[in-house]
Amino acid sequence: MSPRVVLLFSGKRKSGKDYLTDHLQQLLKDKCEIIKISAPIKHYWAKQNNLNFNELLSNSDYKELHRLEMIRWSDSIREKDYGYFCRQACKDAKEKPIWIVSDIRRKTDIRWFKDTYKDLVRTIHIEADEETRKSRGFHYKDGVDNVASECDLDDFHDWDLVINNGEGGLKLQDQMDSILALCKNLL
Ligand SMILES: Nc1ncnc2c1ncn2[C@@H]1O[C@H](COP(=O)(O)OP(=O)(O)OP(=O)(O)O)[C@@H](O)[C@H]1O
Repeated sequence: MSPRVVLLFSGKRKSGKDYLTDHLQQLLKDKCEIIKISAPIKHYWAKQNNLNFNELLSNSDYKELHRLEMIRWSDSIREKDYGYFCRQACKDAKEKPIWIVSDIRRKTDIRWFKDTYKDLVRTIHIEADEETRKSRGFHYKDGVDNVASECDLDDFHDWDLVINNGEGGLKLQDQMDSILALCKNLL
């Protein structure tokens, strides 16, 4: 069974991608599967460098320590095949009606999903003001925050939904409702 809807989530560091997609998963339970494009990247990186995969996947300082090098290495693979990690992440995903991709970072990620899953795809952009992101642990880092993995979607505006998850944003329940409304005609 292929998914009936594929939700693509993007947003800057500490905008709340994991927070919102984890809550969505709690609502949708076994109807959904969370997919992380970064999972195959972290898997290979951990294997190659003898690191702990689960530590890399979780929201830890460990991840931040290796982020820069993982970006450089994964970019070298993407140059040859932009869909490589998207394809890999989907190959490992369970068969569920709703797929939640929680870490879209590039226009080519969106292109790959739209080419592959066509009109099942919905794009959601999470925004949060810098003060709020800082209060969640964001510190600007050269080579991370000013490169493609963080900035490529700055000039993409064709979102199906934009969610303010910072100052003045909607309550969690309303944020969830706006996401579920996107799936309505597809389930
Ligand atoms: N609406 C919110 N209310 C309270 N806390 C939040 C909210 N959104 C996010 N957070 C908290 O902010 C921190 C960062 O959020 P999260 O890890 O989801 O960001 P992210 O976009 O996935 O970041 P990264 O790109 O670095 O992985 C987490 O501790 C999370 O629990």
